[in-house]
Amino acid sequence: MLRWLTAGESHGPALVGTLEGLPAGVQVTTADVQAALARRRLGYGRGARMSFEKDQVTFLGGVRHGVSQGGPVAIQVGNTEWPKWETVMSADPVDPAELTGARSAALTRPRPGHADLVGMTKYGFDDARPVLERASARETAARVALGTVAEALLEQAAGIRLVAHTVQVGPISVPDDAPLPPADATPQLDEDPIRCYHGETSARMVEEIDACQKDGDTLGGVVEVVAYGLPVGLGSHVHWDRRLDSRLAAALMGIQAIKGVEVGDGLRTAARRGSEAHDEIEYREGGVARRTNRAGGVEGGMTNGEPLRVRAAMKPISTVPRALDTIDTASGEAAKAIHQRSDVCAVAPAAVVAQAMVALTLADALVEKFGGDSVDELRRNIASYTAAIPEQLR
Ligand SMILES: Cc1cc2nc3c(=O)[nH]c(=O)nc-3n(C[C@H](O)[C@H](O)[C@H](O)COP(=O)(O)O)c2cc1C
Ligand SMILES: C=C(O[C@@H]1CC(C(=O)O)=C[C@@H](OP(=O)(O)O)[C@H]1O)C(=O)O
Repeated sequence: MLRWLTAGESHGPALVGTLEGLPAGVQVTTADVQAALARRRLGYGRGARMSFEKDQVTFLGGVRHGVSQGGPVAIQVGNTEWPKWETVMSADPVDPAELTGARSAALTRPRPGHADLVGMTKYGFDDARPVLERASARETAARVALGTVAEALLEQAAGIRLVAHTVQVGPISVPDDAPLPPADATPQLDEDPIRCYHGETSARMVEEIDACQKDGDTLGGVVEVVAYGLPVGLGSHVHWDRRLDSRLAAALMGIQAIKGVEVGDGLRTAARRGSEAHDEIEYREGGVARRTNRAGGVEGGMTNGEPLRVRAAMKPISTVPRALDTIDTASGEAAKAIHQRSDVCAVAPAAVVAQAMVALTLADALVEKFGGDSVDELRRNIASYTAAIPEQLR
């Protein structure tokens, strides 16, 4: 079993992620994590903070000379914004006289759609600062760092490759019959600033973001993660919390601003007849094959050997520049919501976060099914399971 946790605030000194249960022998470096974090940082529509903040990656434990040791992996992602926030976010008590300036002022005009108001009520704060600091998607940097390690395990133990792309921004979407990005797809952001892998559609998404920004508004969209090379049988039909689809849905819904998850054609299959909804099975080229992949690679909560396809729908960013109506919890009057710099659209980075969450979930399911304390042992276990599958089921 793999377990993972993160700690840290948006403007604190750093975020930390820990991953427990990782077999020994996974090759992963600081540069690998940096590269994944660089992908998360960018994407058309991101706010000003992304252009000046750097992600400072340090492995604090679990990896030696570029190889996992079998113990918990801990990764720190430093916030270079920290010096500006050292007093406001200090862990130790500070002299109230030092708390001057805009950053110290209590935030009492909660943003509709953000965690501000419910968090203040639930945790007993008269300021939204402590709520938004932890609710912020800055935290996803730690998840992407851990996801890099999970992806390295998947590829090195089983040859599994993941790719994520943007399939919708606001009303602009990639056609349903567009080809999936291949396992080795790596678009440069200057070629495709929204990472949608469909040039003309990407250009229209960029225009939509520009128009939205001009109107002082924000946008959401839909991302898709595809996993290639999965063995048959990750997850299980025998219990609700062992179903892989249930675990993937929880992992994706746990990302800030994700409001819907679809496995395969998901919600879209509800409108079809059975004959148009399922994937007929046949023998082809000496092996078992499905004619289509509407199920998205999961049947009965288990991988069926087809590429896994999962989608996550992101709501528009709630820090709307043309601020929404709210209340001022200090004065008890009507007010306009807090507005600070913010992303206009964060769908492209959400795809990178979704990829990390899918990688962690699949790595957990792989370790659960095949066990093993090292990558070599895991590989041997996969090979012996595969070899034992009867010819007519392969
Ligand atoms: C990659 C990413 C970037 C985000 N950037 C912002 C942002 O700049 N401003 C904002 O208000 N919300 C942003 N969000 C969404 C908020 O974090 C989220 O709406 C908030 O934590 C409340 O959670 P909920 O939307 O799941 O209810 C972002 C989310 C993601 C995944
Ligand atoms: C910092 C990140 O995203 C942040 C997520 C976020 C939110 O409310 O979720 C609000 C913004 O923070 P700030 O108001 O400080 O600019 C984003 O920049 C990041 O992704 O690294």
